[in-house]
Amino acid sequence: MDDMQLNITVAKKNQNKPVNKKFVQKNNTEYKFKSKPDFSGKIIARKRPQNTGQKKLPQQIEEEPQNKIRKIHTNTNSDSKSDDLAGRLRDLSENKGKFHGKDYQLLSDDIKLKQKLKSGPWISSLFKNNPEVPKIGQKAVRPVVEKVFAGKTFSDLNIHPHSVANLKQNLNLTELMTVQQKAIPIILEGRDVLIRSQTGSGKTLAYALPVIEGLQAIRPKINRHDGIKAIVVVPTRELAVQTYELFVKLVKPFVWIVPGLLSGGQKRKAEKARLRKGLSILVGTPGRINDHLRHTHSLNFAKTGCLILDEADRLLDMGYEKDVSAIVKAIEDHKKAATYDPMALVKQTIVKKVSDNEEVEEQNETENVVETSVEHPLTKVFLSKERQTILLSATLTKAVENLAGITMQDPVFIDTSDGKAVVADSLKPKPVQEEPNQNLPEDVNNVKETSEHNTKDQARRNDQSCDSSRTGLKPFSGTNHPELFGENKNETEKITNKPNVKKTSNDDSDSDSDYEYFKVQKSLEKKPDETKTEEKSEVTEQEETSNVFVDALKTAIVEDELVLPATVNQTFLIVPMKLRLVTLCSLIVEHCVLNKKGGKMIVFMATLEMVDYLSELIETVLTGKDNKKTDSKKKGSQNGGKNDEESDSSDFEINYSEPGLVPLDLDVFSLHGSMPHETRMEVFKQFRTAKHGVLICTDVAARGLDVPRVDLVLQFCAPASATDYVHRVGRTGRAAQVGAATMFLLPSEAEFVRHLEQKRIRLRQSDESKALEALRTVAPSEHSMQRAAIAVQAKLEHVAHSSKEWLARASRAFTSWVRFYSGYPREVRMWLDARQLHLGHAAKAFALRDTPAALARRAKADPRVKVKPNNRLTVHDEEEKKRPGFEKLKMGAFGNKILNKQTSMHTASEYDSGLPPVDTYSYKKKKKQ
Ligand SMILES: Nc1ncnc2c1ncn2[C@@H]1O[C@H](COP(=O)(O)OP(=O)(O)OP(=O)(O)O)[C@@H](O)[C@H]1O
Repeated sequence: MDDMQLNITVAKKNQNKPVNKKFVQKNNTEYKFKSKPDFSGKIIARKRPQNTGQKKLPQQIEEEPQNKIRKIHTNTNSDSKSDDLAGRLRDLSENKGKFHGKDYQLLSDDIKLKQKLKSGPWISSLFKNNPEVPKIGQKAVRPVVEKVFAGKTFSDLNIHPHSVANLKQNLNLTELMTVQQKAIPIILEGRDVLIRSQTGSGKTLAYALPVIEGLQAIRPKINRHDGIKAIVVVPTRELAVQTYELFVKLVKPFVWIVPGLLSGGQKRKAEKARLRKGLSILVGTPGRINDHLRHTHSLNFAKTGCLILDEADRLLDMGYEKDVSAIVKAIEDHKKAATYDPMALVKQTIVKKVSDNEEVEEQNETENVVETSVEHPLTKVFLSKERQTILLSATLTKAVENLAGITMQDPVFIDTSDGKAVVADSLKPKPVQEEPNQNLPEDVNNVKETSEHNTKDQARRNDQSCDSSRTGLKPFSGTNHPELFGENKNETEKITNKPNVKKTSNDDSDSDSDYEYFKVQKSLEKKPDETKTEEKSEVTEQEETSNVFVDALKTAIVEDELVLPATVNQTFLIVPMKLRLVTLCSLIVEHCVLNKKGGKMIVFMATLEMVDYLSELIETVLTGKDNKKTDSKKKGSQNGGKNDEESDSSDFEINYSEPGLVPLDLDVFSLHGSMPHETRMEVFKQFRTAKHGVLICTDVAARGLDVPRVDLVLQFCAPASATDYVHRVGRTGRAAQVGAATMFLLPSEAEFVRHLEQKRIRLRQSDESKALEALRTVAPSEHSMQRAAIAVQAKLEHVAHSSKEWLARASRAFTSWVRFYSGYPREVRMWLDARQLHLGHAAKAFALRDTPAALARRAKADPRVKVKPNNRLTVHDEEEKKRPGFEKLKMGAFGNKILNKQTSMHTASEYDSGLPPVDTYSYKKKKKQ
């Protein structure tokens, strides 16, 4: 109905203007209603009960709808017309098929209520018709605990004294963390290692330190021309930057070791130049490394002795197994190729001699270093044709087991959780079997978690008989991905007994727009038949693989016990849908503004559209920021100023008088995978250094990010899995610091807590009755918490309806959330069930006043919602064509292709190389010239 009413308003306003194409005015009183209105506005307001004991709302709120109604009345100016409207509304409401089943009744009620809007005072319906908040209690769950610090110091390790001093001076670190104490000695032995340790437990240093230790001990000293010795693959650009920065700090005493960064979003040319100059340690995202593998000839892994996959489960989870496998394959291929190139050896010697001469002075200076440097087996690995693989994550999934299967050789599994803390060695047979391996020296069977391991591993590595046939875990040989490398699949299957490596269709690659949505969709795609096959292969695998490593790993996965830092106070808050947005505002104010110490919090949302829209909406409302500039800037960039219909918001005039809110001093940051690279890095840096503020983000910030002083993590949308819950919460309480984590749940989602409890995660229910209290600071003139909430909601809605651009963004956010919600994986769908959603209430949580039907209509009309997102930018032209924004590739004046950078970055994900596709034709042409 509002659509129609508003269209009438528009028509009257535009009487002297050219008539809207879709709108036909027959005569002064008769109007034809178009099937797809340009916009729709709806007054979410309920009639105040006739007999109210309550005080009247402040004039401004009461007047809002009246203003609108008055306006509509003046414009329609005819009773017969409103009768006509009523009749048309009836027609509309009879079209039940458009509405979702039981929601129909609610919708028709809504229409009826709107008809009554024509008279009487109205109030916001924020506190009406909300479901009751259940008290679900708490089960007695004993969480798994991990001891964070080991009680030993870095000087207890067998590492270079300069490293120990550097850690103290530059990083202020002296005491070892448990994972570091267990992992560093084993990594220094050159063994393949899989590490599971809770979030914030210092895993990065646990692998970075021994890698540097191994490299610094190489004599003659390595230089940047000696090739890439170690590769660190991480899932996000931010994590890549963070890891690279740590390496830069760690190599300070060893200036001849050069770390380098390859993450998405930067210029390919600059990175190529950096690669040409030479690097010792390469840190990067899988997409970007792969891109350079294809297009940069100077990138060579022939000398790579160590491959590290941080957040290994996520690397695989996102369907980047192909990228990771391609990197592994490249290392093997380059190594093989180097063996057959005698010239390479000569060249290398020459370069070395030259650089050795150059470094004579430096060597003299560091004579002491030479004397005191300790040689480790890892150093030998760096000098040999071997490769060490290290996988790390705070959570283990089946995918990690598979990844271990394809990339590791005789691995050691390190789990630091109390009670089942293990250092399980694949070379150590099961005690029950009592069959020590005859092929190995005796001591190999008694590997302990001390640094007493010796070069036996080297011997073991050279001993061909001691690999996969015994452990059941196959080293990667490219045979695991015949489709990638064009090998015969059947033959491959005969050769390898590698189990169910998750096959993800990379051709269709992951979504960008809301990759989380596609992540959950992916798990839905798994057919029952596939599951059966998986189970079968699991059984076969179990029969074939029986060693300590495999058993320990399997136990860790099967038990699925998730570990969270004990210092994090975990709670959940059951909030009815309509109150979610104001409650979020309230918590932000409470934590970041009212907290005298200055709080820093992270809010996780489901989709990037939500992040984009809600972060700006909240900032605008709470800080009183003038968003006009941003609006027009965005309009300009997103529409290219072409879509006049959308950009002309002058006919969208609903004059609500604004409730008086006090602007607050609040810093709002937003982060998601499709932001332009520079903005993204800037936001990340700013939030890291900020003393207080809120970061609203997608799961792109859930992995590995180490932001100091984050004392609250808020999950505005329930995570898609318990694993995601762990990583999100893990952004606080790092390195044994105190932190808090809370999660919003709808009354219908309350039992989701039980799912988490099954994984030994303990949460306490928060009292929702005080959750809105902080809003009284924002609306001090209101005499109750509820009134303040109504005032804030009114303002939020006012801003959301202040222009067509805002409204379009709101609708996109809403639609993306609905899509996300209906795609929750099967494991959690019984608690996070889309059928339980009240979409009308949900719209309110996005400050929208439309009916779900009107929202659906708007989404249908929005081309940006229609396009299936695709986050791959590189490699195949076919993939490129599927990408939204491809049509933005325009032909330039000289027939050259012009890529719309804005669009390109909008679809870039943190998993991408972030580069435009290489135009092979013009590239070849250039080369010829
Ligand atoms: N020995 C130590 N003593 C004190 N603090 C440390 C030590 N080692 C690392 N840290 C600090 O602990 C924090 C977390 O480290 P890191 O980021 O490596 O954790 P993580 O285990 O990789 O976490 P996640 O699983 O979330 O990626 C960092 O701020 C780091 O500086």
